[in-house]
Amino acid sequence: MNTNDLIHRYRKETTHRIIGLMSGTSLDGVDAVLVTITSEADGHVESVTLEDQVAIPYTNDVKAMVNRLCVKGASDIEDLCFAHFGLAHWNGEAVNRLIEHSTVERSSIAAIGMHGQTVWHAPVPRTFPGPEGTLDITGTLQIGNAQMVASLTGLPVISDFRSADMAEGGEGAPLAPYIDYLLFHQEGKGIAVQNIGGIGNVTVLPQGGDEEAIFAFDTGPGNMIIDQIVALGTHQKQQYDDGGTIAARGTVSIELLTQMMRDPYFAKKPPKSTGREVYGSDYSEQVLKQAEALKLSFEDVVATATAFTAKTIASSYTDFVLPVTTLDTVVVSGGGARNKTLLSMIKGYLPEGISVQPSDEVGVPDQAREAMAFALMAHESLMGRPSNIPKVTGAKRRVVLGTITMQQL
Ligand SMILES: Nc1ncnc2c1ncn2[C@@H]1O[C@H](COP(=O)(O)OP(=O)(O)OP(=O)(O)O)[C@@H](O)[C@H]1O
Ligand SMILES: CC(=O)N[C@H]1[C@@H]2OC[C@@H](O2)[C@@H](O)[C@@H]1O[C@H](C)C(=O)O
Repeated sequence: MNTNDLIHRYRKETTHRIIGLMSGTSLDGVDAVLVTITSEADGHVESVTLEDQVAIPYTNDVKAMVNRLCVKGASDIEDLCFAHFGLAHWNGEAVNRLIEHSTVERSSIAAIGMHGQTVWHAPVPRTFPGPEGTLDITGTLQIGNAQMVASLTGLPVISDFRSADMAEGGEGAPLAPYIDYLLFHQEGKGIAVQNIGGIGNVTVLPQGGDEEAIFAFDTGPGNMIIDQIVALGTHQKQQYDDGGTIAARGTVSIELLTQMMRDPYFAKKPPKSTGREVYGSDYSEQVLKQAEALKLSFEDVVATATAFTAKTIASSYTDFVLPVTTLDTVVVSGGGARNKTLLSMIKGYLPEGISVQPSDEVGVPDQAREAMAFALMAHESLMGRPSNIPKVTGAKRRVVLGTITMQQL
């Protein structure tokens, strides 16, 4: 089968099975979901149903290598090349385990939508020598070789979702908001879908608004700083603050929190996106130095980093969301939904009357949303339909995202 045959066959059906793969900025591993999508004949999506999911956590050595790739000056070009192919095996294995777990026929799956692992995201332009003078360019890099995944799974792979949006002047992120209206819209309610992964990002479904009214942006760091401080403080024995119990034992340092909130990212108006390039290990080491000067305990630093994430989320709403719509509920997705201290701090910083609810409680497992979004985007790629939201990414126009890579038969 070639690409044309795949597209032709796909567009004749109105029920489709797709696997979505996400490996996010927290570097915790690969999330894989199996979904069934029902659509009208023109591809317009009626429903996306989660059938099954598996996750493969990265081992500490893979996590450490990918983390190094994300650090300017520490990354190694040989590691980058090997990780591009090595991570394809992690994605391929996630697909194969998911198929085994779900017991569905491999041949009933139309394609895989794979995000890949972001190692660098540069939405702020820098100069680059061009053929006819200096250029201002932006860039983003997701690794995990698609041909290798196609070969390991025997399935077509749609990948590289961010490039087409960037080619149209967009930030290439966030993209997952594309699924949020479908999953989380509630008639007459103002909803904020807050993802807390490595980075935090919000999708706003304004009260009384339709699909066109949604907007979204990265709120800042999610678990990234908390994770790095916990890993350093426990000599790598713990990779995150399970349930938020360490933070719950500490006291928030108002002095450190105030210094951290001075970051210009938070005052910047959306569209905006950020990543590990800004809030990676250099940033956390800086925070630890400030904490040492203030003689804070390990628990106090974790509590302050947790309060920082909570405050950046709440202040984003005060500055950019509440002037546009009232909010009834904040639905929290991503691994941060399991951090009870973080959730209660978010609630504490928000105006009264807004409820905070993990996405599991509204039927979407917290680790599934982003992988489901890339399955949906793979569907749109095969249907030839745009799936970026220009208002969210800043792109000049709506475009079809993703590159199709065929398996060998
Ligand atoms: N039980 C738990 N208690 C507290 N935090 C948790 C728990 N489980 C997961 N997490 C946090 O969630 C993170 C993983 O979240 P998730 O998989 O949503 O991130 P991601 O998809 O990698 O990131 P992003 O959405 O930024 O791309 C972990 O790094 C950890 O900080
Ligand atoms: C470049 C990149 O990988 N960005 C991630 C990151 O993690 C969360 C946030 O920052 C979001 O902008 C994005 O991921 C999700 C899947 C998105 O595009 O919506």
